[in-house]
Amino acid sequence: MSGRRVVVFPSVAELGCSLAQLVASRALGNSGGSHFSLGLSGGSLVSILSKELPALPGLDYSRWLIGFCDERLVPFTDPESTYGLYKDQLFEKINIPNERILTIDPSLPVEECAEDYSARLSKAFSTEQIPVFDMLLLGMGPDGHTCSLFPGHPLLQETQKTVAPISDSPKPPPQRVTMTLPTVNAARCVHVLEGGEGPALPAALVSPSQGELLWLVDEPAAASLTIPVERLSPGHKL
Ligand SMILES: O=C1O[C@H](COP(=O)(O)O)[C@@H](O)[C@H](O)[C@H]1O
Repeated sequence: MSGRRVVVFPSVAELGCSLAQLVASRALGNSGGSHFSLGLSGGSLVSILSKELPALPGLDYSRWLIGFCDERLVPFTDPESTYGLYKDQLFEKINIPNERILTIDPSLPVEECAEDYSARLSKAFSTEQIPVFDMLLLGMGPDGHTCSLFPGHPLLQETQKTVAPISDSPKPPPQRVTMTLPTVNAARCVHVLEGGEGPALPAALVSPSQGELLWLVDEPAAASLTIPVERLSPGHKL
């Protein structure tokens, strides 16, 4: 890992604003590349990002390639569908072509769905290897899960697959597909929202081999941290 920062924000609103600016600056900074690949998580991130990102000017979304760090195996119209939520709250507000959004096929059984999604990533990234995302935005649940990687679950040992199925998720819905730790840790830049850390927590296993790791936490989440943290002075960007 080339570096980890833990940045504490007074509130989720301020965290969201800085996060959106950071995503935008990475996308703009990547303008020489063929695309800017961004992996999105569900949960609280959906509303945080959807509120702030559309307000930022000057972004050419036609170059963006959106994937999902995990997805629940439900129809896109189901309120649990991460894609469905982003479609309603974000994608309809920004000018991003549908073909630049890599979704699962929720009509497939969960094992096939994971294989199919993995194949979609391989095709989009033109590689049979683990795809390297420019940026992944992860959440962390109260139990320390990130993506759909849960504490003590055998999927934490996965070393080969890009994407894996899970059919016994402790958090409903039970059937999901998720990026594996090798995929998460191959990314150029990973941002984890909220947190604490401990060896048993999947979120603590996020440790990009080459990329940058940034934890964005609000004050209540920071209260239990014993590691050095940063607090940005007003007006300063990440
Ligand atoms: O179930 C999920 O939970 C995690 C964490 O969500 P949060 O609301 O606690 O931020 C999320 O990152 C993941 O994508 C989602 O499927």
